[in-house]
Amino acid sequence: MILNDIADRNMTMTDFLTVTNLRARIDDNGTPKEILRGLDLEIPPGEVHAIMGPNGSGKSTLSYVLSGREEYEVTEGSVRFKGQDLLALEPDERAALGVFLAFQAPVELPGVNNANFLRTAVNAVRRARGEAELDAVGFLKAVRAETKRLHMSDEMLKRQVNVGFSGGEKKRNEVLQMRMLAPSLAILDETDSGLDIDALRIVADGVNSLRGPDFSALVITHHQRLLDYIHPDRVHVMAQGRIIHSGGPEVAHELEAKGYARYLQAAA
Ligand SMILES: Nc1ncnc2c1ncn2[C@@H]1O[C@H](COP(=O)(O)OP(=O)(O)OP(=O)(O)O)[C@@H](O)[C@H]1O
Repeated sequence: MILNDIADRNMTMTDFLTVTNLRARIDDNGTPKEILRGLDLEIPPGEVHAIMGPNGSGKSTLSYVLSGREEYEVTEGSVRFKGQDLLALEPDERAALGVFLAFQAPVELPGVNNANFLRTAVNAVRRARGEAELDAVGFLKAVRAETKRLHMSDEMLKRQVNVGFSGGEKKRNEVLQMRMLAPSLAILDETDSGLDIDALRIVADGVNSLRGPDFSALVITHHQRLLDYIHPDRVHVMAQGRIIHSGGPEVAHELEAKGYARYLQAAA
């Protein structure tokens, strides 16, 4: 079954990504700990939204729940993505449908070659979408175009996935994966942390050049500076497991200047 076909048939402009009253918890040493507490969020196709929020407010948890990490138990609410119940799908089905998560702390995979890993992932997604797989030559051509764009050495492709990569190199490798997988929804969890100023611009360019009607992104960040390069359509403030305020790019500027106090007080 080709997930994209089903999705395209069912999708309307209003149900690209709709998160409604989402509640999720994790087992904290035998005690359930609720992290997402009634979160609502809507991202239309083609839009880039940012989420900012104090440490521990549940931003990474949201990204894990959307991408299907199994430790989290959803206790209430729904997530509709391209007309489907996203929460009913396995992580690989979500990826095939176009969901991509760039991790805050990218995982090291000792013994796994970076290029092989990437080609396997790309071809798995292409198979699920009913597209032809890339052979070795086609893959190398495509990946080299991307490493060039991201100012990455091709040597990185020969190494083990993220093993010994610097913080910034890991983040660039995540963006390389994103560009190769061509998702329709990219969730970037603090992809800017650890990047030097030049790398920040390169990574932002890597995201901006994907912008179009078939690409949306949810950018989790603590800093306005990334949003100077990736101009978000909407900025959401998250606290205690909920979106407590949403607005335009000016929200990020206000937060940078004045902090969270105003929004936290208003939501209390
Ligand atoms: N496995 C776990 N066991 C216990 N508590 C957890 C677990 N995972 C997450 N939490 C808690 O859930 C809360 C939300 O964490 P999360 O990482 O989603 O926040 P965040 O908004 O992304 O924070 P930051 O901005 O610091 O990255 C935190 O208090 C965290 O300690």
